[in-house]
Amino acid sequence: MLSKIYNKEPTVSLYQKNINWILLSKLLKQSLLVITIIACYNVLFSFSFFNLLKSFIWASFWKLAEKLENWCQSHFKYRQLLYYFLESNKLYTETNLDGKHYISTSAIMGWKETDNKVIIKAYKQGDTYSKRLENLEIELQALLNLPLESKIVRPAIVEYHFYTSQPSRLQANQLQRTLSTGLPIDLGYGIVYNPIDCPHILLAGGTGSGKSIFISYLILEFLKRKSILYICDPKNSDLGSLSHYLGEDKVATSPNHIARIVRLTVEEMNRRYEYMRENFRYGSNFSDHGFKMTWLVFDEMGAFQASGTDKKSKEVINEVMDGIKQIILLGRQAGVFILIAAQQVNADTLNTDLRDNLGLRIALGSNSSEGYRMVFGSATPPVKQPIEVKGAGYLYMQGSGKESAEYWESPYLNPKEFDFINELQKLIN
Ligand SMILES: Nc1ncnc2c1ncn2[C@@H]1O[C@H](COP(=O)(O)OP(=O)(O)OP(=O)(O)O)[C@@H](O)[C@H]1O
Repeated sequence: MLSKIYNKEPTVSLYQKNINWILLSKLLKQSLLVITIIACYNVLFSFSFFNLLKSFIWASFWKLAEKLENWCQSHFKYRQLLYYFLESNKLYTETNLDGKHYISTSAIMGWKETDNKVIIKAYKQGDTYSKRLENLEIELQALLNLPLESKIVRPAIVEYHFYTSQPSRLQANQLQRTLSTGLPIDLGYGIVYNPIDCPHILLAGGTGSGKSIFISYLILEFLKRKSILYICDPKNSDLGSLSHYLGEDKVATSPNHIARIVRLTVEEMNRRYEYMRENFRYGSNFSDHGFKMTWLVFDEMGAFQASGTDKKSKEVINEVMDGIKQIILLGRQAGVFILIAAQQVNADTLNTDLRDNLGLRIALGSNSSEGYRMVFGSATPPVKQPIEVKGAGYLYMQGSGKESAEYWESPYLNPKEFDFINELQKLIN
């Protein structure tokens, strides 16, 4: 009956009598093994064709029971685990009637398996368990021995998503082969980023966390999509040196030059809006009007803001920040996007309202709880797994249906196989 209510997906509650088919099939297999051993023993001590045949038949039954046990394992595994989970976490109440115990209330849980995931569902019924069912991540991770990928809280269901086989990291050699032209960008690990659905990127991470490598990957992806690319690198590090290839007018390192590039980008955005207003087509966006994406990559935003020491330089910084604000709030429809990278994000770097308008947010490397909160706000993951791989971190994409940021590994650019400048030159020539 419960399975009918809940969309025909399997459910478990302690109202249902649980027959432990896994245990029964295991017992059957073990019994048949014992009988088979006795039958073989018989053959050794009193050899006859009949005894040989008997031992052969018992061995075949034992093999069949083994297959049955495997089938029960895969078919009833989650049912059995959830049954145990409800019992051991006391997600039920008992009443005593005439000296007998009856289950009077029980939480209801269910599961769904996909190719690489298992989704554990907790059904809220407006009873005393509803609140508890929203906070089962620690217990479920231990039960399944899998890290939580995401949790989605809906009005009547809480979904806990676990990867049964981890999605794979994108490799540099794949990148060289993919000469994609569509707007969505494959970020590996099952994440596909579409700037139209989810405009702008915030990338945070301390020294050595993999920011520069990931920015290099994105630059190539932007260029593959024929984007107009501007780079601001106030620290004049690796990105600043790209002016040799992209041109001085596209790459800025000094505050005045940065201000000029941001101004140009905002002007381009306004021009596009004007054109789109004059040639209004309902529901259209920049690409319907033949505009390419424009990407402004702004590295080390914090360092740039800190560089304002006198009145004049502070004015330049304010002008730049004002332009960035306009791009964040208005850029999407016109196809003008920004990637902001910073070692640390705080309220001075970017206020929380603006941050929440950056659709894709990534924190690379290990961060403090406060660091995660500054990047993800209410989407901060409840449980964080250790970051042990270079270029790994947490990622949150607005509109993905996920409630919080999830573990992610940025595309792996093998330094032995991958030459960024070589790839860049191929795309700009
Ligand atoms: N995606 C990746 N693929 C391969 N190696 C990586 C990746 N990310 C990081 N690494 C390794 O980590 C090192 C540091 O990465 P990177 O230079 O991008 O860090 P960063 O955050 O930009 O640091 P900094 O701010 O000091 O420049 C790289 O030299 C590389 O060896």
